[in-house]
Amino acid sequence: MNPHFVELRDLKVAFDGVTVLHGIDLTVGPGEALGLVGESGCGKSVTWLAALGLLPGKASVTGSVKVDGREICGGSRSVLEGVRGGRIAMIFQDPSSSLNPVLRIGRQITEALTLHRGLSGEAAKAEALRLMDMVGIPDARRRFDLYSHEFSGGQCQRLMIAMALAGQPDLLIADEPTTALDATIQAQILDLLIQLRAETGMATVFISHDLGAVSQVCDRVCVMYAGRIVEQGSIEQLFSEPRHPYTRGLFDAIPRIDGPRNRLIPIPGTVPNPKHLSAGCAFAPRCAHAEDACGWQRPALEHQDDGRRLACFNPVAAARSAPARQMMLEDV
Ligand SMILES: Nc1ncnc2c1ncn2[C@@H]1O[C@H](COP(=O)(O)OP(=O)(O)OP(=O)(O)O)[C@@H](O)[C@H]1O
Repeated sequence: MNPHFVELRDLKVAFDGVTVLHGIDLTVGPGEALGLVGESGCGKSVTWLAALGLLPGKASVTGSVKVDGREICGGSRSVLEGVRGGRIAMIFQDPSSSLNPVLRIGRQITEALTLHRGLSGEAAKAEALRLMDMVGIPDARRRFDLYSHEFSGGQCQRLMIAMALAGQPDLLIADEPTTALDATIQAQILDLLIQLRAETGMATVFISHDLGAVSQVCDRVCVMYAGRIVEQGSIEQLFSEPRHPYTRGLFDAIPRIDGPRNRLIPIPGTVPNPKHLSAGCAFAPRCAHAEDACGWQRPALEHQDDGRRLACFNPVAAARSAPARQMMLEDV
């Protein structure tokens, strides 16, 4: 079996001549759950929209995207459509933008089953009901003929997941799937993603601002900043000992209700405009660890002895103290 179900190499994206993704290298193994975190505008969504050929025509995409060893970057529409929804499915933050408001829910799921698995008639209906049941829609048979507005926000997200599962994907990309939901429903959707991965063995890419959610769902995490990966490692590595000052900053900015009131330390400044990036590290203007060289030289993303990848000339050296580390893992 191919060790990498998906392999992105030097993936670059530009819009109208402005580069927003600067050569992403990452892999997702079969059945693995990979988290992608970073502030808004860092390129998390664009990475996967580019990989799946879903960016608008004005986007220039270069590099390599291999799915099960087969190159799909720049592939024909039929190649990309074969991958999307079949081998790889993607769900988004706002299910209402993906569900068709004038088509009954059951019909939308059976259409996905016809498209991806050639099922029709009673077989498609039976499978659609099974999927609705699997994602936790109560009384699926009675609700099969309802429209999306007759379901709650959390149920619409469950229905989106059911549609995504229709093609029996090897990889589900969940782009901020819980951001629009309230806290209890968020927790239920996270549980569902964990349960579905365990039941089906599909890999998951989980894109989120929420480090706590990422730690629950994922095995490995990539931290992105200004269109680049700045640190990548196992959940345990990055949570117990973040080395990139940006990763550390993301952790320090998590509000904690049981911590001291002054514990929350927001990262100063804002994500840079991709039009105005310097030759140095993009995080340097916000970084308390920055040295002179960081302003004009960019650190490469390099493998470290402990297996993580890191792009920083002056990383956070000290490990967190054991109690602080324990608190962090308990809090999220
Ligand atoms: N269709 C587009 N046209 C022009 N620029 C775009 C387009 N889509 C994304 N961008 C730009 O690409 C960069 C990366 O955006 P992206 O949506 O990937 O960020 P993100 O990390 O997913 O943020 P968020 O968490 O807010 O979704 C941003 O600077 C954004 O403005």
